Amino acid sequence: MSNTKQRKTSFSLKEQRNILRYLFSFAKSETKWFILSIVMMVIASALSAYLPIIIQQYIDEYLSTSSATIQITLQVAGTYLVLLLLRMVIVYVKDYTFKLASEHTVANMRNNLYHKLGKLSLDYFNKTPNGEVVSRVTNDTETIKEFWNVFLTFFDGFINATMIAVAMFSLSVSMSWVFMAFIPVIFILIYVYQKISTVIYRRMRQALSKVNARLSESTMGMWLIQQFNQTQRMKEEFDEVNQEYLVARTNMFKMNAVLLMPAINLIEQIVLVIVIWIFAAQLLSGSVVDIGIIYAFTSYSKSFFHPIGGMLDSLSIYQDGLVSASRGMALLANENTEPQPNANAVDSLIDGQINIDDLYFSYDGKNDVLKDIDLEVSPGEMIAIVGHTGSGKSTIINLLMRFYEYHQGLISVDKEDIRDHTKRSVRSQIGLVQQDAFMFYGDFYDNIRLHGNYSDEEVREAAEFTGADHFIKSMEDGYRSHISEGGSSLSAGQKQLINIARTIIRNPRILILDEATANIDTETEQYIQQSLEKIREQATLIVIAHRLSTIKDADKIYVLHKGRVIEQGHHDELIELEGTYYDMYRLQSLQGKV
Ligand SMILES: Nc1ncnc2c1ncn2[C@@H]1O[C@H](COP(=O)(O)OP(=O)(O)OP(=O)(O)O)[C@@H](O)[C@H]1O
Repeated sequence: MSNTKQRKTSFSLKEQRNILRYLFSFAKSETKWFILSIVMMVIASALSAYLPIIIQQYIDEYLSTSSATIQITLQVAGTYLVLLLLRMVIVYVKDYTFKLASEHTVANMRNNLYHKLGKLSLDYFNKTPNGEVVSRVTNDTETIKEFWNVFLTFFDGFINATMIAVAMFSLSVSMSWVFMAFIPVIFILIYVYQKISTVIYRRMRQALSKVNARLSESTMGMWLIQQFNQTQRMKEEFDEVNQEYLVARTNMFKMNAVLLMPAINLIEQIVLVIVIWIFAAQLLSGSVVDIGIIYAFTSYSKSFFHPIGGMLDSLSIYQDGLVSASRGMALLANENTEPQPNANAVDSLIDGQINIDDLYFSYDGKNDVLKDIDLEVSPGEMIAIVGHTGSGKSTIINLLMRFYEYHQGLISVDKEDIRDHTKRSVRSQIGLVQQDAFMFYGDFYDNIRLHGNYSDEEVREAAEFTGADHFIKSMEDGYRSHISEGGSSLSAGQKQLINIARTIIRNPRILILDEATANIDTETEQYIQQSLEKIREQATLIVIAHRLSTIKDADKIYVLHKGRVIEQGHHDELIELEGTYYDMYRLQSLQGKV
């Protein structure tokens, strides 16, 4: 369960800078919208700071001097209302442009991540749980979207506080210092909040990833869970991690209930009391105090500190955003990409000659799975690779298909290094049929055509060739029948027939069958064998099969044992040799399989 392992959740300033740079790199195309949003933010904040001044001036110039007339009052009220409405529109434009720009930015990011996934080596997908890969592109980018809102809150809070500070200083310098005196307190609060929230949010994230891991494990292995009566155990284990998550979330609420708005409200009220107390003291000492200024400062006490509460709240999202963004960065920087052709590689028509010389290969860089492999297939020949489970048969195919890179030995196609052929050349002319066939969401046409440029007629011919035509036609909607993703509505054998059809239709120069007929009944298999005879006339065939009856006629059979070729030759030669092949064949004869 690699997704529950401890992950980096705190970052140095330098790392934070790098992560922010990474995030901003996706926002470049949206710069104009972000700038527009910031301009709107500045205007909205200026209006917020100016509105109390209108009331203050009305009170001090007209009300306290008893010179207010209906006309003046209406004028002031009208101006106030218009500016209020203007601010509303500006805030709308600000929020809209910012959200739009951040949605586009995150969509850019999702595209980049998805694009990168297409370039990664199969090794990455073998090592990374499915749920984690999906999370990178969906959950993490959603968190990053929230993260952009943090910027909005921070900018907003900062610009707002600056504007109000300017307005306050223009009204009363001494009173403004009362507000300023509380700024260090706010910084201490932010510091304490960040310290505590980092720990609490880290626990919360860890608990959540355990919940996700349990969930994805149990949904993927549900048939096993039910078969082995593990439902109760899984329920108990899920309850446990779910409880852990609940406790972590409760701790977060407790912390926020104390440290977020209540703390800010307390500061607000203290400042308000001090402001009123200072004004009262000035009045009592006989100084003249403008009532309008008292009004302005009491209303500023709320609008100055309130957005700071919002900033505190977003600190936790900031942490989450950093974690998500750092994972995205790591994925984009992952160098474990699929094998690349040489720089001078060309598209070329392949004849079908394959040579493998002194090939060694290891998946983990330590243990060789293939050792000193030599193999040769001439155009139009059929060779077979046999051997016990785990002997390395599929690994040879993985290298031939360029799913993994090898570093010792040589694989050549038509006597040229396979890396001198483009990937498109190799993959379009070497067809591979494996035992596990994946079906895509769509109908039979879609699944056989796989976006290739083939007519319906050609699709049907390919299906007839493999015998899939019989069962497809018997379905209610024939070739237009809907296939669910993964092909759960089809039997394993039916999926294999479709898989063979989708390979055959591409008319490959080299056809590789890796246990391709393992799930197919004997009658259909014989039918396919006959069809393959036809292919032998046009293509080179490499067959991996446990059932030796299917490969008896091969031009050459390679017997693999623990990654080495230990025997090779015709069926009759290998029988005569009385070695491993002979033993395997004898055993299958006794079982009636050959
Ligand atoms: N993706 C992988 N990562 C690491 N090791 C792997 C991977 N795939 C296969 N192996 C290991 O490589 C060895 C050869 O596996 P391979 O699949 O080539 O055997 P095989 O002869 O095709 O077996 P089978 O007949 O069961 O299909 C095995 O020990 C296997 O555990």
